[in-house]
Amino acid sequence: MTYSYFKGDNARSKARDGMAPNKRLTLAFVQEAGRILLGYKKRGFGCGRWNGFGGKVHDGETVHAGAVRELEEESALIAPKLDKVGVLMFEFLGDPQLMEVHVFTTKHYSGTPSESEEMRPKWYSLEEIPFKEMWPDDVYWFPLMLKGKHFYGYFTFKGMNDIVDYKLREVENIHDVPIPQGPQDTTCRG
Ligand SMILES: Nc1ncnc2c1[nH]c(=O)n2[C@H]1C[C@H](O)[C@@H](COP(=O)(O)OP(=O)(O)OP(=O)(O)O)O1
Repeated sequence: MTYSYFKGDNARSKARDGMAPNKRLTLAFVQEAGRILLGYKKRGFGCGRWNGFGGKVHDGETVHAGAVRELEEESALIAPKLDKVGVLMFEFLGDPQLMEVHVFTTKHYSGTPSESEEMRPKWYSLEEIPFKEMWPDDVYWFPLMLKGKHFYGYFTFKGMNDIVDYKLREVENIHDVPIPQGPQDTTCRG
C-alpha cells in the first residue's frame, strides 16, 4: 500500500484558480463485535452500492453534526458521538469539484436500524463485506478503518467505476493533520 500522498498538481491548481470549493460529505459506520452496518443506496449518487451512511454537510453545520444527522436520517440510529477516523478525497476526471468525505465510526448507538427512503441497512460480518458491490476505493481503506487506524486517501476516478490513481496514508491522529487540498499538498506529506 502506498503511503506517499502525491501525484500531479491538477486538483490543487483548480482550487488556486478559484474553481469550485470542495463538496464536503460525511460517511459513518456503526460497528459491533465482528460486524458492521452497511446501507444499500436506493437512489442518487452511488445508487446500487453498499456503503456507510452519510451525505452533504449543510451550510452552518459542523462536519460531525452533519454525520450524526445523516446517520439518523438514513438508518434511524442515534449516535451523538462519532469518532472521526479518516478523510477521503475524490477527484473525477473532467469535474473541477473535489469531493471531501469525512469518515466516522462508532460502537455506541441507540435505536434499531430501519430502512429509509434512501438506504436499506444490513449487518455484515467482517468476513463477508460485499466489496464487489461497493465503491471500488473501499477495498483499499476499509482494512485501515477496521483496524482502528486513522487515514487520508486521494482517489482519482475515471467515470464511476475506474480508479486511475490513488494514494493512501495512515496518520497517527486525523485531527492533527490539515486536510489536503490536492494530491500534491505538502501539508500532508508524511
Ligand atoms: N468513492 C466513494 N467511496 C465511498 N463513499 C463514497 C464515495 N463517494 C461518495 O460520495 N461516498 C459517500 C459519501 C456520502 O456518504 C455518500 C454520498 O452522499 P449523497 O447521497 O450524495 O448525499 P445526500 O446529502 O444524502 O444526498 P441527497 O439527499 O441530496 O440525495 O456517499
